Parts: sequence; structure tokens; C-alpha cells
Amino acid sequence: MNKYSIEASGLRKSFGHQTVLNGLNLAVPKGSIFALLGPNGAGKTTLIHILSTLIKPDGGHAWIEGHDVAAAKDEVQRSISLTGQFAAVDEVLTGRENLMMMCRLSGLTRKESRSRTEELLKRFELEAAADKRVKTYSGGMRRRLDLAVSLTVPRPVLFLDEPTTGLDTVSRRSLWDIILRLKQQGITVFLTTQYLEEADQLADEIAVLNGGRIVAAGTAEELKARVGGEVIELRNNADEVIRSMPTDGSVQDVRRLLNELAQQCPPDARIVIRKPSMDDVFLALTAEQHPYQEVSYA
Ligand SMILES: Nc1ncnc2c1ncn2[C@@H]1O[C@H](COP(=O)(O)OP(=O)(O)OP(=O)(O)O)[C@@H](O)[C@H]1O
Repeated sequence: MNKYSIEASGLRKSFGHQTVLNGLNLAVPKGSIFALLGPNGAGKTTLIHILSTLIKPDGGHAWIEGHDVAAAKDEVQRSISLTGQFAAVDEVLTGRENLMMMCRLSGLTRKESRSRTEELLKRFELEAAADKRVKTYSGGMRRRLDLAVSLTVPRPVLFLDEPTTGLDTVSRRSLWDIILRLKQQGITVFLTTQYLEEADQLADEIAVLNGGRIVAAGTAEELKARVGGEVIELRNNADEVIRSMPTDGSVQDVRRLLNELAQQCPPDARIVIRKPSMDDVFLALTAEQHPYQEVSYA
């Protein structure tokens, strides 16, 4: 049996003269959470639109649960749920009414719809607000309802395009818990994000999209290791970073960097040595002066 839920090979897409995807390859194991990171305009939404059959690629192939996105559109659509960047729920209806409507539209009977609606309201922590109109919901509640609506019929693959953009920390964490629970139920989750912490917290594998290709992929730890051993920071007494430099952690290298930093050191400055963060990884991998090889998936 194919161990991947989502595969892409040599995907290309241009809009006019702008090449957005330039021979992209990827493979997402079944039941995992995969985070696609990329700067603004890198092509993350375009990739989700191709994988979910909303737009056609100019070249290359992609498969969802083994179904070709070009040749077996219906099978692909029956295998996926998609939550986009903007809430797709009816503002005038209540949360419960939105869910009932989607259940009925998905072909469930009235009785099945009622029980599925109650289950989703509970799972997405919306019971208290179930009978309030959606226009009164907070951003976090809307996202949770949007996700619930897209899951009225359970599908093996879930696409989430920037699921927590614009949410406060509490709402973001509550959505992370929900996403992790979906993985526990065996759903493969493909999410795009601009938040490195989100990828770090949730994903089994993180891929960085830049220049139309995946320029690095791996676990958060693997990606951090790739950027180098450690980072030396010079901080002022307000704990702000004055300067930051990568080091291999050897005594010689640390001594050399300390000598260099000492020249520009305010009297109250402190030195901190830390492991690279996902921010360091992202900056290094998306900087044009770092021509990383494209990742190859076996
Ligand atoms: N239908 C379209 N017609 C023309 N250009 C488009 C179209 N869709 C996307 N683009 C362009 O393709 C590039 C990639 O867009 P895309 O939305 O895929 O990026 P993204 O990584 O999702 O960005 P963001 O994080 O800002 O949402 C952008 O420069 C965008 O302007």
C-alpha cells in the first residue's frame, strides 16, 4: 500500500511571466502533519489549490491517496477537506445552523445531521456559542467553525491554508490542540503557515518553499541542525539582541567570536549561546545567497 497521502512530482505553475512553482516535489506520509513554510507570495496557496483540484498545474503530477489530481478529480475531492484563509461560513446563520446545513448538503439524513452537528460542536468547543449568529463570533471561533464545517464528512486528508493567521495566542493554541487531535484520528494534515513556532509545535515534517521549490525539508530539529551548531548573541541590559553570530561551538570558534564581539561590547552587555531557532532556519534557507539544493524524495 502507498505510504504517502500526498505526492507531487515536478509541479510547475506560472501566472503570466511569473513562475510560482518551478518543478516542485513532495511526499507526505499518511497520518502525519506536514507544514509548508514560505515567505509571502512563495506559492503556498497556489500549491494547495493545485493539490485540491481548484486549479491545474502547467506541468508535473500530483496524487492524493493515490488518485491523480488531473485524471481522477472526483476521487481526489472525495478524499479531501479544505479550509482556506477566509472563513466560508454563513454569517447570518448560527454555528449550529451552519453545521446542520453542511451536513444535509453532504447527503446525511436529518437525524444523522443532528448527531454529527452535536459531535462537531463539542469537538470544536463551540457548544456555548452554538445558537449565536456567526457574525457575533470572535476570529478564533470562526476558524473553529470553519474547520468543523469542512469536516462534516470525515475525509482522510485535510488542507489548512494558514489556519491561525490573525488569531491571538489563546485561540491559536486551542486550534493547535484540535489539529493534533485530528492527527490522532489518522487524518493527514497539510498546513501552510508563516509562523515558525506553529510548524515547530505541530509538524512531523516541515518543508520550506522558496523560489518555486522545496529548498529544505525535515523535522524541526533536523532543519535547525542544518543551519549549524549554535548561535552566539550579544545582548544589552534590556535583553535586546545587539548582534548574533553562528558558531560551531568549538572553544577556538567561541574565543574568536568573543574577541570580535568584545570590541563593540557596551559595558553592561551579556553573552548568550543558544541553539538555532526556527527563525534562524527560515532566514538562512530563504536568503537568496544560500543556494540550497532542492530536496529529493525517494
Ligand atoms: N490567479 C492568479 N493570477 C495571477 N497571479 C497570481 C494568481 N494567484 C496567485 N498569484 C501570484 O502568485 C504568487 C504566489 O501566490 P500564493 O497566494 O500562492 O502565495 P502564498 O505563498 O500563499 O502567499 P501568502 O502567504 O501571502 O498567502 C503571488 O505573487 C501571487 O500574486
